[in-house]
Amino acid sequence: MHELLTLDRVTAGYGAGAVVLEDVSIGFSSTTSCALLGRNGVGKTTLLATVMGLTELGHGRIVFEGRDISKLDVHLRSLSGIALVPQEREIFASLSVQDNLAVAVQPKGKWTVDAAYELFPRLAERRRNYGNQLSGGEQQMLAIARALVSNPKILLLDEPFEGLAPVIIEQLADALNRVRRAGDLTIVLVEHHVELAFSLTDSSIVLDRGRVAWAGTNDELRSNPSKLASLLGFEAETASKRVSVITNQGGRAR
Ligand SMILES: Nc1ncnc2c1ncn2[C@@H]1O[C@H](COP(=O)(O)OP(=O)(O)OP(=O)(O)O)[C@@H](O)[C@H]1O
Repeated sequence: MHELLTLDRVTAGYGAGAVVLEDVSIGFSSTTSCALLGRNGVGKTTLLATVMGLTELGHGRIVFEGRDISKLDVHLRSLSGIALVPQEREIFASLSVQDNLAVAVQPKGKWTVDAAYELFPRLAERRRNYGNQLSGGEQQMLAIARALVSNPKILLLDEPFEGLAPVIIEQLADALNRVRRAGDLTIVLVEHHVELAFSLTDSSIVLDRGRVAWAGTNDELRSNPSKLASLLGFEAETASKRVSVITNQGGRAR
């Protein structure tokens, strides 16, 4: 399958004394959905930040749609179709919901502000409220909506459910699954909860201390609880239970 984004032997981090990613080679295909898993501190956020151009690239290349973007600055990466929803959300606190979206729109695809409101009706209700008047869940909806209206080809999501109530997580996961089923963009999701990650993706990459420890389909990983346990650092029995939560519920996150 044609690869949309390729990291080719990438070493990156935060300067000479803080190299985090070591010799990472991975590819993301068009319109697929991939979970980026791994224990705390293994480099998941750093990998997304590196794709976006927010870290120091030591060696290797980043190729997007066949073009070497390793030296392109963040703004141009965004214009070329890469969108990051960072862990901190980074919405504009002093702008209304409507204006947060209006400043991010790149009118080159189906994601208009109205389409984003259709995906997140709660944002439509809150369109005149300022960023700092929103709940955590509404802020995350806005962060995702803002990324979508830039009409990206690849959407990088860094722990979008962190700190949110289960009912909000369910709403967000439903919305992301709708985006995923539409099948016109690639999703890369950093998520600690395996069952939730599996319910939103087809394949996984597991990082360990800055290197790729495993890559393959979720079905392969799901059917090997002891492998999953060793990669993610919990007991095999727990791994099996964690995965069966979604298997028993038809892929729904809890
Ligand atoms: N700005 C920074 N400067 C220096 N080191 C950093 C910086 N940001 C992260 N690190 C270090 O890089 C390593 C990888 O961090 P990163 O946040 O990428 O891991 P992660 O897998 O996303 O972790 P978590 O699951 O806890 O979010 C850690 O050792 C972290 O301390």
